[in-house]
Amino acid sequence: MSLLPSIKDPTPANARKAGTEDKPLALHVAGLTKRFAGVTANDGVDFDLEVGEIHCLFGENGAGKSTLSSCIFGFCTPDAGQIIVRGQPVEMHSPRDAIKLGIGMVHQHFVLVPEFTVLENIIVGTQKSGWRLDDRAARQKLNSLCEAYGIEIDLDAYVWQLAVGRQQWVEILKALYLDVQILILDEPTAVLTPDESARLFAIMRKMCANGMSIILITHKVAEVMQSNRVTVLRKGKTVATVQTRDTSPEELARLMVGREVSFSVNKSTIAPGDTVLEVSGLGARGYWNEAVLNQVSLSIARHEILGIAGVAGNGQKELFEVLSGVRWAREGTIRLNGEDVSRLTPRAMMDRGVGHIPDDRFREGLVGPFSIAENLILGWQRNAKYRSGLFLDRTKIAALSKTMMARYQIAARDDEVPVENLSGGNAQKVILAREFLHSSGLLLANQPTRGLDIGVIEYVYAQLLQKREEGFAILLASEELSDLFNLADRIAVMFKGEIVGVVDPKTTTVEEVGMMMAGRRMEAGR
Ligand SMILES: Nc1ncnc2c1ncn2[C@@H]1O[C@H](COP(=O)(O)OP(=O)(O)OP(=O)(O)O)[C@@H](O)[C@H]1O
Repeated sequence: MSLLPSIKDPTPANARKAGTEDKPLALHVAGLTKRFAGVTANDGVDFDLEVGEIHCLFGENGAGKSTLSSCIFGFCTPDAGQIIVRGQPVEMHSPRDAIKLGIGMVHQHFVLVPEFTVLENIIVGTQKSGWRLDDRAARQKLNSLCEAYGIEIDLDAYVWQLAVGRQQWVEILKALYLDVQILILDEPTAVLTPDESARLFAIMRKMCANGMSIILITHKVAEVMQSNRVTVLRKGKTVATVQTRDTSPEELARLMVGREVSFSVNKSTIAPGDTVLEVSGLGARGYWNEAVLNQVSLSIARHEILGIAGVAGNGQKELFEVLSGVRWAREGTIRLNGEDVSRLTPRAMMDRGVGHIPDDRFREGLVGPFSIAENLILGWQRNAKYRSGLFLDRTKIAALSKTMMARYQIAARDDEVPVENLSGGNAQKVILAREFLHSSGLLLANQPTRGLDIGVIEYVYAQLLQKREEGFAILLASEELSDLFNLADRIAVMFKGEIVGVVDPKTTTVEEVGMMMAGRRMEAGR
């Protein structure tokens, strides 16, 4: 018997579960509950997905979006509730079962083999027999899919050669190749430029027009507004499902956090003070000896936020690494409050009050198996304020983590939970809490709002502006241009390792910055 029953003639008993004649359901989830030791991640969740719709899952960090999609994709087995695919109750024990049912998922962290080509990554594991990959039929099918959907990708390029944004197209192409009918996309635009995000939405609409259904997990209200319907989750429960044409960003934010969220940013007019950071002629090379930073010069004063705009991979990461002491520059100098710190270690930079929020939170910002409490003092464990004689003062550390977990709304059973069990957003909050707490003077914030929900972004904005008031100099890189336009006093745009211009956000448009991100030079000015 086929596991994929026809959606055209649901039996009367399954009429609701399979939708109505004009709006058939691709998927129906009823009363789904999933618990992890002490945490109820999903608590009786109801969710419907119509055929041909883009349906957003929207909710705060830790609301249960990833858990719900993991259950739908067979990663987790629910403790209670039912999953009905095209009118048929199903039980899934692994993603393999989900794929057989026509369900695919593109994760935030891609599962591609860097040493394989695009084509090999797509067809590996799908070959019926034999040890040799027969790629002719696959190549033909992929070429016609690329043409039909307007996806431009070299099937023979190695995945390691592709930028992260392009790797996502490989995952999407793989889902199309596998003929999935329900596709779950987890925060897909986090690695895309504004232009690529618009392309992705156009492709998603085409997929839906061809009868596919898409579940889109996102924190971005603007993306939710482009979908057909949205289900809001809060603390593991379904709060509401609404048609996006009948709602507004304000209502969605209120539904998500359970209170009014302010979209306006109160930034005071404050004159910059003394120069804190002075960088001149910085140059650095990458793994293949290619120039990753070229003649980068910038300065940041007290009470000032310098924004860094740029498409991922244009030197922002390397700039932050050099400034925090993780990587040494080949050329140029870095002065912190007048002192030459060009050759200092990360430890020495931390001792000088430099806080660093790295963009890759799990690899660079946290130690996965360590608890929340331990990560909150990571790097500061030798500091006298956390010690009692030779040992760590557990009582003091517990008091600190209690305060921080409440202030940053870190959703976890307690501070003993290993950070590797936290959702992405909650993990990011642990880093922010630690770096905001321990820095003084200079804050290097690379993608601080990545993966955060609106309620917490509001809090992070307030924190950054508060630090600015206090006299901090802040270097803020973000792929969200709204972060830079809301917070920065000046915006420097990076392209191919160089600063192609420094602009005033009050007199520059998003489009102009977008053009500079693509390499167009603008006169530097302050
Ligand atoms: N494997 C796990 N072990 C323990 N707790 C978990 C596990 N996976 C998720 N949780 C907890 O379940 C809750 C829901 O997490 P989930 O990742 O589903 O939220 P989310 O809405 O996707 O969050 P985010 O937007 O931050 O990614 C959180 O409190 C999280 O800490």
